[in-house]
Amino acid sequence: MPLVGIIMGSKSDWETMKGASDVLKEFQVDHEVKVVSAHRTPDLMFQYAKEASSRGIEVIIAGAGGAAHLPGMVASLTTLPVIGVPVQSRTLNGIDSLLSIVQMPYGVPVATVAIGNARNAGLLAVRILSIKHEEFRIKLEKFSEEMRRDVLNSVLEG
Ligand SMILES: Nc1c(C(=O)O)ncn1[C@@H]1O[C@H](COP(=O)(O)O)[C@@H](O)[C@H]1O
Repeated sequence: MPLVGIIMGSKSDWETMKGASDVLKEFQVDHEVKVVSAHRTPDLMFQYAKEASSRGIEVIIAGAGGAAHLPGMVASLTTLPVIGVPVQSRTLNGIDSLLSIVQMPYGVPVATVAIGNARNAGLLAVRILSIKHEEFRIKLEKFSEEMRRDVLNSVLEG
């Protein structure tokens, strides 16, 4: 049963959103990936957000670009934590996506990662899951230690 739902406004977002799925695979987190759009498929978005919790989903990662309403609208329909990924847009470089996702009104929070940084969304989802699932906390500690060692072992030629 998937613990994380990765959704995105369009299949054109997949190149970015794949980063979240890759991280979840690395941490062996069961997850699902779907295209759901607040604009183009509002009924599906409503159903997805309403049913996610009862299907066993514990965290939703939602990516969208431009007028990126999907993460906020999903957050308004569920009490699950929603992590928003601003997808880089062609015309405004993702500033539009970022502001659409991050500027939520009080009461409906969306945890927003940097433009295009779906990998961090995956990692944040693992951190949230680790509160309840001990195995992910252990993997996160190993991950942080490896990152620390990589930095300490950096050799620069100059
Ligand atoms: N922002 C949204 C929503 C939404 O927020 O519901 N649905 C689609 N889109 C975005 O439109 C962009 C262009 O989509 P197309 O490439 O399909 O034209 C995508 O980045 C998508 O996330």
